[in-house]
Amino acid sequence: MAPATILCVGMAGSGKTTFVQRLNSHLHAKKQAPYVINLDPAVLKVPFGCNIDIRDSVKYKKVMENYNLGPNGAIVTSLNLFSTKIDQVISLVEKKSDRFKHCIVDTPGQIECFIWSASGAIITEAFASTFPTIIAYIIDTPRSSSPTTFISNMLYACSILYKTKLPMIVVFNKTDVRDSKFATEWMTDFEAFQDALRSNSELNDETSNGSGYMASLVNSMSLMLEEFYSTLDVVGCSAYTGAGFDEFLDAVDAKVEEYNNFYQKERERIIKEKEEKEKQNKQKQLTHLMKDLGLGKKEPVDTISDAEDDGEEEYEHGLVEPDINEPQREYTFAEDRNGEVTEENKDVHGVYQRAFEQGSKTAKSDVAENIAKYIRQQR
Ligand SMILES: Nc1nc2c(ncn2[C@@H]2O[C@H](COP(=O)(O)OP(=O)(O)OP(=O)(O)O)[C@@H](O)[C@H]2O)c(=O)[nH]1
Repeated sequence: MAPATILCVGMAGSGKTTFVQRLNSHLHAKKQAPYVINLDPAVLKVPFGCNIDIRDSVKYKKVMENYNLGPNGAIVTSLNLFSTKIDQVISLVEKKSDRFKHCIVDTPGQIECFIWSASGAIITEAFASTFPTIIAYIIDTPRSSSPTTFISNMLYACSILYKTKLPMIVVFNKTDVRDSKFATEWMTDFEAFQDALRSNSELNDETSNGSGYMASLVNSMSLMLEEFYSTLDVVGCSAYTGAGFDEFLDAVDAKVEEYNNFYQKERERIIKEKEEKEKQNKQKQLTHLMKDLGLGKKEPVDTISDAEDDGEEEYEHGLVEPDINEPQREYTFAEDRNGEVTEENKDVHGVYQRAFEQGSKTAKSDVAENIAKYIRQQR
């Protein structure tokens, strides 16, 4: 059976690295050693033994110096460089996939560097198209105990779910500091969240916030997120004490099943649809080319832009229908170029006409005819 890939993402300081470390030791204790990958190029010390480390391929400090980048730019560039080798990474994991049940991936501290970057999407996609892949969204529980930070975190989780289209487990970490019961209650009982919102002094303190805009925004967002909560699995755990990790592994098993039954089919459908669209696009372009070369059923046309400009389509390309009621435009040339016909430019039209005929003779009869011949041979 293909191993489940767990992509650990979360805001800076939410405890991703400590979580991966604990999950790794928890699985080792169960004699189910996982395959571990570190994708954080900026981390100084990785507190767990990993099978693949981005720092072996990309030197973060060198990237900063060589490309003259700041910390976040360097993380994105390091990921970009690493993503060019992702096929090798996947084949390494695949080669050993019969020896482990879980592949755990730690991601960079700055969540946006991974989730919203092109390389992050390439890496996620590479895993998701090879193994059942799950997102573990790690949340700092004590820091999410106010309705505002809670909703902001949930909104982020929601956008990640819809962007990656992968099953997600929301992990309320650091439960040794604050129990996550309040969060699960807020997610299942709308009234409980409303009560918390009403009694939150920060949101209701009109003198500090100046208005009730924030409270009203949080209220609307909580309504919108209700549907999203139903698609999630929520687990409370502590990377320090190890509490909640068995529940997390149960949730992973459930999500793998969900991935196989639903997400995989959905992904395949989307990929097929995309391929079909690309095929149609190619066909459309070829038809235009044929029309341009006078091989189609329609009247032969002179230029590619003419070929595209048939009928309604031209308005889609930003061209506007001439308004017949509009008065003739005045010249907007500078005064010394008022558009008058002089002795020198009298025959300009004739010159252009001859040049065009000459050009089209060579361009069309030689080059275009050769292309047409080539296409006929290909059919
Ligand atoms: N009390 C408590 N602290 C924790 C727990 N997990 C992590 N921490 C602390 O939270 C801080 C951040 O933990 P990291 O594991 O470095 O978090 P991270 O998300 O990987 O951080 P970056 O990658 O730097 O963004 C550290 O000081 C950890 O010791 C936990 O379960 N309980």
